[in-house]
Amino acid sequence: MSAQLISGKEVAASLREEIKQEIASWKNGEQIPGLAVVLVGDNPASRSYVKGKQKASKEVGIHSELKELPESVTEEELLQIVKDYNDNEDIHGILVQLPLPDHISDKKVIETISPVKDVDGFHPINIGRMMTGQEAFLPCTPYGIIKMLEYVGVSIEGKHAVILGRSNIVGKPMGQLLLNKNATVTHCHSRTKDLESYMQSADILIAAIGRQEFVKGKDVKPGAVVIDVGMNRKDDGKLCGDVDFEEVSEKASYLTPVPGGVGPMTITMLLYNTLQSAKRFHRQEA
Ligand SMILES: Nc1nc(=O)c2c([nH]1)NC[C@@H]1CN(c3ccc(C(=O)N[C@@H](CCC(=O)O)C(=O)O)cc3)C=[N+]21
Repeated sequence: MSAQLISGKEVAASLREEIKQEIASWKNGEQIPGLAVVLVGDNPASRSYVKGKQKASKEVGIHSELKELPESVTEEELLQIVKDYNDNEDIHGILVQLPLPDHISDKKVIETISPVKDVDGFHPINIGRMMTGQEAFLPCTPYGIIKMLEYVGVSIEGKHAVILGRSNIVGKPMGQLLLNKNATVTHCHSRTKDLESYMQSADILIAAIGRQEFVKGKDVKPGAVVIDVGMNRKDDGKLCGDVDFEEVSEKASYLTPVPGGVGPMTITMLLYNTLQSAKRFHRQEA
């Protein structure tokens, strides 16, 4: 068997076109959705992701503003910048690129972002709202994965979804979103015993552990849907996922590539959330 690829690029292009059309149809030019991206320090990977976000914003007609701060910026200064964006009526979404330097608390920064501008969906208020099934900004990577599954018509209800990894930004919210869609969810992590048997029982397998080519062909049930969230940089600079693509493509029914899979969807859902935020803002103003 040879798996069908789920092209994140293609799904992203289709969603971005819808976002672009919707923004273009707005009559009042002042209502352009605004996104503020804050980048601390000069980590090359972070810089390159941020560039991708800027470019994608521009393409759909979102005004995006980049605030670059030196590694030495104090926590207090950063929190003040976030607060200023909270009060800025032209800005509907605020993203502070993670990771932050050790002297700055991620938690404090995330909790300072107004929940109504938290387009990453990282604020505890949005996480709580997501968990209780209320309207919320959903975290971009898991949300993008749900959109990919829907795009290719993979049904989620009643399926056994197995998630490898329990980060706050991918693994944990991924489980919640799949549960909201009536999957039966198993969370696996570094202390899980007999990991292989869980992987082999997955109808939908989400790999988000940050270990290069960790999921092998033998781990995958024939016909399973496999989503690769990995972003590992090989020695030769090439990007590679958490899934052994060659092996797993012989077993899975659907498989996402790296690059060109989950990554472009993450950026797209950021644009989507920013658009939703701008719409909500203007609805309240009207
Ligand atoms: N507050 C915050 N929000 C984030 O959403 C966030 C963050 N911090 N910190 C870093 C991670 C990482 N991230 C990526 C998004 C898209 C690609 C992406 O588009 N990747 C391309 C390849 C890019 C390449 O070749 O380097 C792809 O998979 O095809 C990658 C990584 C968002 N993050």
